[in-house]
Amino acid sequence: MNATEQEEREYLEEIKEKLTLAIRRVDEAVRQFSDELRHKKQYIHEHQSGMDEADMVAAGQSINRMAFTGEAAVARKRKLFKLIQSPYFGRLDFAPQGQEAAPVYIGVHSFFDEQQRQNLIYDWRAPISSMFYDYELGDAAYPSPKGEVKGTIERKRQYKIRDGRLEFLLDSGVNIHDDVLQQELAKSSDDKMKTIVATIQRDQNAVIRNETAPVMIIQGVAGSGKTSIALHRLAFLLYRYRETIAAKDILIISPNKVFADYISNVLPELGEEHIPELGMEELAADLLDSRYSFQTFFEQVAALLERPNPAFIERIQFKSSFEFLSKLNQYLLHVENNYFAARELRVGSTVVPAAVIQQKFKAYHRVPLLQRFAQVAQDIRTYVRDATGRKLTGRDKSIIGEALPRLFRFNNVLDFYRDFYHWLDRPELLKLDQHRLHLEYADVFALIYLRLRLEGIPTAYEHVKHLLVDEMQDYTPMQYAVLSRLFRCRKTILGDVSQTVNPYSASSAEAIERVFPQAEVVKLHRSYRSTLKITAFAQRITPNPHIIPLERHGPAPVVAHYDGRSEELAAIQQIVNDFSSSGYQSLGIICKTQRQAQELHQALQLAGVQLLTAESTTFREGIILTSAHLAKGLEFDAVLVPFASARNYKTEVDKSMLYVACTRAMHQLTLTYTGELTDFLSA
Ligand SMILES: Nc1ncnc2c1ncn2[C@@H]1O[C@H](COP(=O)(O)OP(=O)(O)OP(=O)(O)O)[C@@H](O)[C@H]1O
Repeated sequence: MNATEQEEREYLEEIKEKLTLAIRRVDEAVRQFSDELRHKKQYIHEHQSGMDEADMVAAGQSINRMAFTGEAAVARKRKLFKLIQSPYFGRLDFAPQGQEAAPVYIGVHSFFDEQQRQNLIYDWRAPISSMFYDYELGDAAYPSPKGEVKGTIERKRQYKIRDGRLEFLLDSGVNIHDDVLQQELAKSSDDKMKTIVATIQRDQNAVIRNETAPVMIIQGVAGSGKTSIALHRLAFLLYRYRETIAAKDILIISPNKVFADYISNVLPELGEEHIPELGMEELAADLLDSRYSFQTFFEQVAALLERPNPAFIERIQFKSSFEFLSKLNQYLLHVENNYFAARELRVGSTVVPAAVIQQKFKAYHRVPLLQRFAQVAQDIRTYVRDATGRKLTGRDKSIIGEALPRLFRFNNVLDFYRDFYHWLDRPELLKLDQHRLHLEYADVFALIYLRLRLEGIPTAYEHVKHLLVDEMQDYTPMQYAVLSRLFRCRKTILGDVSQTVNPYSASSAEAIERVFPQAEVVKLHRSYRSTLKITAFAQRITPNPHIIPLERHGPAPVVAHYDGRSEELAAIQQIVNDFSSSGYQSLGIICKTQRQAQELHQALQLAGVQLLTAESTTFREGIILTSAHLAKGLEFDAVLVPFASARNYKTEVDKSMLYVACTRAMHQLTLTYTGELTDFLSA
């Protein structure tokens, strides 16, 4: 052990002692709070009869305050416990201009030592910590409330401390992250997504700490850390704006429950609370008041994979275009100008001329059409009252209230939607099950958009202060138009157009930017997940000249041919059997469709294999059998793609699935097939 290591070990022990003391102090405080709380409650109980209302309110408030302080102490203790396991991962020796260098230790949380009255560990999100990610040795600067602090970084050191023990430390003059990053990436994947605070890269750090973009769009290649960065960005925003944004004020729109479960560890690991999450379909059901049933996105993609039909594809393609959105906007203008035909109205002996009604209707042009009647009715009542000089009877009021909506061509959003296709002269583009009111997925958000425009915006989502949308490529301009009206807050939107599961409805970063012209677009080209050979292999399916794979080595992907289905199934069974001794923790068997995954599950005796379906809600480590659509966003140590034949993978949608499946692999990739190999891999 050299002198540096000796010194660092001693320092670590010192810090751990201080943390232990701090934990004891918090324990003592918690005990005190609960004693006080008990006494207070007892006091109130005993003196209740002598207390007036004001006393009771004051006592209640003081109990709440105490409980709140007690909760904060418990949260603080949780953070200290975490710190004692791994107090810090980095150190900078920073000399502000004209001053001596002092060490700055950086960890997942900050630690302020009450006795020394000094910050001994800085939170990774603190302004001073940003230099750890942004600079090498030499000149550096960080923002502070008093302006930029300039100076010199004289040393940069990285640590791995686990269970309170120093596993290694590393000094670096050039790029401190590379070795540690390699070690992190070479590890097996745990069941859930993990934090990356110790190895955040400079370009990633810029996205995480961006405070100016009203809408941030992150387009990044497979495995570039988009989801990880987005979650760290939320943690950063919660820290930076802790006075005004709490976890409950953020909303994550996630593609499915399994994905939501997969990412659910990251924020709690960073010491933040769980953030509310909602699927697009749940949002849709809510916005339609559950009045309609509709095809889900999973069902739409399954239908495209299993029975592609040109008319169905045409409907999806049209409804995913910008043209669709602009036609619907034009139609709304047409409705505004042509669908209200005022006629004179007789209320008792008073005649309200058509021109008066028309003029009132126009006067409220800022109010959504179907909400306007109540306001116009109020004006007409006033008009009649002024004309007659008497109060209106209940009957007069209802004559007015009922007559006005009848002057409008339709009063039901679905009638407008149907009429829109007639106006377009393309009635065949709407396929609606009239009896069950069952919508195709491509119609769901168009109907919602129409509803928002005609009936106004519901207030249920007004409290959201930051919206995160993952897998952005899977949502259409119409969906973004709805999101932009519903959520006026700042947004982080991320995805990869190469990983679409439905190429007929995919949106690129540029397309989304058209809906959010104020957006800042960031492109990430470095890929961290897979070995060089796996990344190169996936490039054969969907080439991307901009991708920069990380230098990490591993076995070449295996493409194995079998003479018949039973041989292929036997080989798959063998791979599953061998997995337990492979040293890896997770294996993803990824089929093209859910049906194929189900059939494979039945065909094999796959003890210990978890079949993930659209209804699944949790993600567990081990062997998982699923479809490419559901595997999107997840990753596995080893991936097996069965049935990679030309017969199975032939359309554009199939190709997207194959790309998604192969890019889920971190260390090992195997494909099996019978007959001819798919053309997508023959290059
Ligand atoms: N700076 C980093 N340090 C360590 N690991 C990283 C870093 N950036 C990304 N990774 C790792 O790379 C892998 C991919 O990250 P993530 O799933 O966030 O990427 P993604 O761009 O959302 O992927 P995809 O779009 O393919 O689903 C994860 O294992 C993540 O921990």
